[in-house]
Amino acid sequence: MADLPDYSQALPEALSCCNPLEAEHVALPKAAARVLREAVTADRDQPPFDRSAMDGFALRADAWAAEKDFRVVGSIPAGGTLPDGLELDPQADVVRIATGAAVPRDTTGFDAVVQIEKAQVTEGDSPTVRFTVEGVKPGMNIHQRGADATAGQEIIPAGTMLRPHHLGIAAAVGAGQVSVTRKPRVVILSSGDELRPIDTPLAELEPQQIRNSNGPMLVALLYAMGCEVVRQEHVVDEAQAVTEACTQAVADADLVITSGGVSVGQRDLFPATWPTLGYETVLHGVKMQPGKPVFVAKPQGDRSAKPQAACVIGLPGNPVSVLATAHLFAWPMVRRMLGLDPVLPWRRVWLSTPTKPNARREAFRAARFVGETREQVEVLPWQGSGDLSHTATAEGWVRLPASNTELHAGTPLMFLPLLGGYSDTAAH
Ligand SMILES: Nc1nc2c(c(=O)[nH]1)N[C@H]1C(S)=C(S)[C@@H](COP(=O)(O)OP(=O)(O)OC[C@H]3O[C@@H](n4cnc5c(N)ncnc54)[C@H](O)[C@@H]3O)O[C@H]1N2
Ligand code: MOO
Repeated sequence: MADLPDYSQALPEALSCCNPLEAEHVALPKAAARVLREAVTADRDQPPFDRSAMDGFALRADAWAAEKDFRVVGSIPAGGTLPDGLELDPQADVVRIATGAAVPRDTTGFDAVVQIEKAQVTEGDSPTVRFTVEGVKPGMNIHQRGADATAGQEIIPAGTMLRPHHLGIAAAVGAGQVSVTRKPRVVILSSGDELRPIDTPLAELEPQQIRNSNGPMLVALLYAMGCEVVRQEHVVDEAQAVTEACTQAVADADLVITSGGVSVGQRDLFPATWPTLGYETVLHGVKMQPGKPVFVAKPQGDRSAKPQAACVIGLPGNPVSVLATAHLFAWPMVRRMLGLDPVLPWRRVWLSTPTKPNARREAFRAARFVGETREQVEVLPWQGSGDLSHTATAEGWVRLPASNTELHAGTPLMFLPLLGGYSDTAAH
């Protein structure tokens, strides 16, 4: 154990195995949660015209005077203009205008809008209006052309993970297609002859057999990270079968994730198989709990000669170890493949109740917030890494340094939120 790296040392090693994938063009509505590779620029000023911010009347600010009646000579709906050939006297006339309509500053000199609530209209064949305002200033209730962005300006930088508001920004400037990183293709291999499919009826399950809980959890985690799961496959604990499954997996994937079979048991076949397939072990064992036997491998030789060759992560089979190592290793690796900064969104929180760490290994523990400020966390009672039920109410992981001493309430800790759901998982 003394020779094993700790998590901070191991993570850069794991990250050295993967490179950003190439970009592809996708239609904007399909670009949510993808990573932008080419900046989006404004094709015209935003707003593209001097825009009325109110339903009201457009006028010249310097034409206004208290108790002065103006003639209402036209109306501009949003998306509309004044009729061609309309002649008006900007000192005596005003036009109705809708929120979102273009103020015809160039043709009329109108440079202000008074909202409808401050207008007393006298209807009739020749309607008039008087404004009950203290004064009218140029620019009043007008959102000026180019105030938000000017034509040619970069408005979404490359490297941005596109959220819904980015789709709105891109749509406004006509970016119907955007350049984004290709989704990493992932093959998930589970191992363990004790495993049965999740729909195995209870009556057909031997007491020593268990259901494959890591499979669906990993599929959902990989989708939440932004990957495409090519397949999830179960491999029997037999050398030839493992070799064949691994060979096919690297041919079909950018990232191969295995579950189980990475410790030192007779049937833990993955660590010995990868070197026979031209893979170099980068990491096998980290001084952490859970997840100690985690395994990472990359293609042997010059990585730059085959930058897109698949890399491999072996997650220790205990389900809590899978959940932890998927967050702590697979997620940053996927972020690098997506062209994102691999640093995870750790934040500082404070312990709400005394907690015992692991004496020899840095411990990662499922935790949940207490109180309303979401600054204090309670560590869920540790049940070992074999059973997931105790994580049901977890909201994230905390990092507990190895220590013989109990951590007191109020101790500052780092907290990593659990990955969330992603709607595409429904398709699998
Ligand atoms: N002699 C030693 N034994 C073990 C060590 C060690 O250092 N020396 N490390 C232990 C630690 S820590 C872990 S974690 C496990 C990881 O072992 P493997 O990655 O080889 O995993 P398996 O042995 O295949 O499985 C472990 C455990 O998890 C269950 N499992 C596996 N896959 C699934 C699945 N898809 N769904 C649900 N449960 C699964 C499996 O049945 C086992 O109970 O090794 C320790 N041993
Ligand atoms: O590291 Mo193992 O994951 O403690 O159970």
